[in-house]
Amino acid sequence: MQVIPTAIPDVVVLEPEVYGDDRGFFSESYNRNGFNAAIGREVEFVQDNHSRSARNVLRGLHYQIQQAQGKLVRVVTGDVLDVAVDLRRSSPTFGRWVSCRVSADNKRQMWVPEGFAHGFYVLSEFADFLYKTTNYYAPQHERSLLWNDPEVGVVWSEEPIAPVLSRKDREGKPLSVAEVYP
Ligand SMILES: Cc1cn([C@H]2C[C@H](O)[C@@H](COP(=O)(O)OP(=O)(O)O[C@H]3O[C@H](C)C(=O)[C@H](O)[C@H]3O)O2)c(=O)[nH]c1=O
Repeated sequence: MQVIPTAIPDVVVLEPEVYGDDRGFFSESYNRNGFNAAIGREVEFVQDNHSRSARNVLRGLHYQIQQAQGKLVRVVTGDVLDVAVDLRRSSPTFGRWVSCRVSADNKRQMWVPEGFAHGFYVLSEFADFLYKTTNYYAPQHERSLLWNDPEVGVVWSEEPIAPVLSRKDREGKPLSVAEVYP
């Protein structure tokens, strides 16, 4: 497995080994020992999620202010831009974001630790987005950071976008007033 650093040290991109042959391919999409070694800590996942979204859908930027979730994300159909925003006030990269194209073709995965807001934008006709979380869903603690907050300045696409958003995401809070982590 290749481990690709990002501009935010705790966020890494993983490229699992892919074994192709005349039948297709095989790849270990998750290996506990390999993953823990790659990120340098022991992590236990408690939930697997799967969402399907059409082109131009943007889901995010979400986080749980209590019971924070680490997320290991991948795409099995389609292509997305995956984004993580550092919401740890004590972090030297507080308010900074990183992104990675995650697709069925590149088989990349992004590790988004606890303390980050997370979201993705769909670049293909549709995308099947699968991810593991280190804590259970807790809607009472769920918060949305505004996807287009100019203070954060996430670049979702080369051209301006008018994404399909849930009401929760249309009403996301800018960083200046959002609840953040210590
Ligand atoms: C996240 C979640 C949702 N749900 C239910 C709640 C709603 O009835 C329905 C859709 O939920 P929501 O609109 O919050 O789904 P997303 O917009 O994909 O939310 C996710 O989007 C971004 C990408 C994230 O990183 C988070 O994991 C998560 O917030 O699924 C559950 O039952 N369990 C869950 O873990």
